[in-house]
Amino acid sequence: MAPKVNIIIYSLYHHIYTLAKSVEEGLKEAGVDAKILQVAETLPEEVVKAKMHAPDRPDVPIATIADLEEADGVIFGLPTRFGQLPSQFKAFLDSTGGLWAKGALAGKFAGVFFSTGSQHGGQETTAMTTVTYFAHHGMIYVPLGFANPHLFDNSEVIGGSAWGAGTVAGGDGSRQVSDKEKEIGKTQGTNFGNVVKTYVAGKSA
Ligand SMILES: Cc1cc2nc3c(=O)[nH]c(=O)nc-3n(C[C@H](O)[C@H](O)[C@H](O)COP(=O)(O)O)c2cc1C
Repeated sequence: MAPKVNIIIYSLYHHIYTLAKSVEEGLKEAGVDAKILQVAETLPEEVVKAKMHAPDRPDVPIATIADLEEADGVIFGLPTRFGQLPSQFKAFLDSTGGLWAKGALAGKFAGVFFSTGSQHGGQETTAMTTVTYFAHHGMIYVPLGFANPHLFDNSEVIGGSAWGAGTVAGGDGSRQVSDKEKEIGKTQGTNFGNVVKTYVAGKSA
């Protein structure tokens, strides 16, 4: 059976969702079984629609903690909130105490990708502050490094860093995920998939 990697996202304006599809493409290219899920919304519907002008939610299932437990690796897609992960994600991760108590996620792989409104809005702090969750669960964080040459390109705005793929949505969300950012996302998926695949094959050898 192919190793399993779940991509768990929150995406109000679909930038993270778009990037998730590139990460998924890379994972599948590496030969792992991958799917996209999203954490539950915690804001009232009228706030999300009337005040935040969000489109319909991505058409993917709601993640449960079973989706963490069943996977060999999990990649989290995070739109920045004040330089950190959104509260919807915190609510999801804060519901994993039972898994922590039995060490259910220890030894599984974890990665992150992210989105900010501005170039300097906290891409790296968003990734960095997520690593405490991985440490407490005993998960193995897999950074992207500078695995894709676009990460050296300073000729245009390109999200992402050694921590993972990223996109810059613009203050009003009008900037779309660029082709280069999608390619970085795909590289992250492929590299992460290869790490998970190698580990799972070694364990069952
Ligand atoms: C409450 C709130 C806080 C935010 N904080 C930041 C921030 O600290 N830095 C930043 O660059 N963008 C910030 N943003 C913009 C979001 O990160 C941006 O809308 C998101 O990355 C777009 O991803 P999505 O389309 O997947 O929802 C914030 C947005 C909201 C609603």
